[in-house]
Amino acid sequence: MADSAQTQELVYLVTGGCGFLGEHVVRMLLQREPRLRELRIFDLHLGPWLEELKTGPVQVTAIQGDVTQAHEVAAAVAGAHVVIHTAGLVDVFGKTSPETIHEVNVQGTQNVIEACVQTGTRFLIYTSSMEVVGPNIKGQPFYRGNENTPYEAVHRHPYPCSKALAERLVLEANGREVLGGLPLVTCALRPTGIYGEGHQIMRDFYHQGLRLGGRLFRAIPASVEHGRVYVGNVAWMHVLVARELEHRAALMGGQVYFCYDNSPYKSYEDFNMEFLGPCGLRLVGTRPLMPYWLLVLLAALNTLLQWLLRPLMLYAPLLNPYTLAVANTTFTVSTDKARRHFGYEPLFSWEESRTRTIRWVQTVEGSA
Ligand SMILES: NC(=O)C1=CN([C@@H]2O[C@H](COP(=O)(O)OP(=O)(O)OC[C@H]3O[C@@H](n4cnc5c(N)ncnc54)[C@H](O)[C@@H]3O)[C@@H](O)[C@H]2O)C=CC1
Ligand SMILES: C[C@@H](CO)CCC[C@@H](C)[C@H]1CC[C@H]2[C@@H]3[C@H](O)CC4=CC(=O)CC[C@]4(C)[C@H]3CC[C@]12C
Repeated sequence: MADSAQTQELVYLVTGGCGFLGEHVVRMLLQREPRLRELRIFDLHLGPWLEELKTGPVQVTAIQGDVTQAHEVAAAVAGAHVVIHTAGLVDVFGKTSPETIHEVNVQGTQNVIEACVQTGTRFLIYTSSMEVVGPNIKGQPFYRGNENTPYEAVHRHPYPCSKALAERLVLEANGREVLGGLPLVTCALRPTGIYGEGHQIMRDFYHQGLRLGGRLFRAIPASVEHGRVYVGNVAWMHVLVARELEHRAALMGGQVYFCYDNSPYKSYEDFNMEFLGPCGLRLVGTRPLMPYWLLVLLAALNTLLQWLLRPLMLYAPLLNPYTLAVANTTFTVSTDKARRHFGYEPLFSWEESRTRTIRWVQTVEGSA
């Protein structure tokens, strides 16, 4: 990469570049990586917004492709200096089969690694998830932990299982020889729950609140802390890692980093109200309005209904035993590993992240 860096001729590939996080990574790269010559955006579904990017100084190449197809991935990776692999199936609601989740998240990641090795790409950044660690099936709290905090990471759900397997593949690939004889340098970023412009679940909660006459009903105790991070800061961390990976390969190669910023520690619902409140919604109840056993029962009922209705329709509500367990288990991080290793500081303050997200929810309202 050294020669290219001197002549400002870097080629980056972002897989999943049209997703919620991917779009922010793409826009951040165009704003904050002056050494870019070409930015390739690889996704199953290409967004119309890509067109507006094609008029700038950086060559933007949109590639419609599937990470499960090794030849498509190899063609996209060939000649890239850095790959940021954010593509994935984010499904904790039972919309897709466990086999498909595995194929996209695990086999897709293996395809990306092999493509780097075969074509000589040396730097690979993988978007992992806090879910790789927890919450685990025992519902044990992870309270302001860091990358070294001991925690029993045991999963059964297909999504965290697939992210954990894929992350392991990426970390184990660090040091593999790529075409040309140099070593592959990899690392994995583990965002907590991401929020910000484009967040589908926030949109769902907003619409649910509007349907319920401007109210949402508290289901989770306010004392349960859920880690959240602003999408702009997650994107920024990806850009910084990509920039620093070459010069700090010995330190950063094969490492994992939680993605964090200064967003406050709150329950999932109270945190959402930071944005939904100023948009006119109210969270009813200082304590959960339903006993926990009833929520567990409803979640189990939803699973049964999903199974019964599957031949007729897709029934995939937000509440199921897995999402209830995640929302109801404290999982927050407190770490400075990214600052120590590559000088990360959040680009957006909490106030700015909040303002930007509120502004976005207001536009959702306008378009609803
Ligand atoms: N949303 C969140 O709170 C968190 C997300 N993550 C991870 O961040 C990454 C991005 O997630 P989001 O932006 O939230 O999801 P998203 O669903 O908005 O974006 C994923 C993108 O990957 C693309 N994709 C899916 N299957 C593909 C395939 N077979 N081939 C090519 N592209 C494919 C989708 O079209 C989509 O554009 C994922 O890897 C996810 O596991 C990690 C932590 C938290
Ligand atoms: C019990 C309900 C009452 O209102 C609330 C249900 C909320 C859930 C849908 C969400 C609570 C926590 C979320 C997950 C969490 O932020 C961590 C995640 C990381 C990822 O890598 C993917 C998304 C997710 C699993 C996220 C999904 C939605 C929740 C379970």
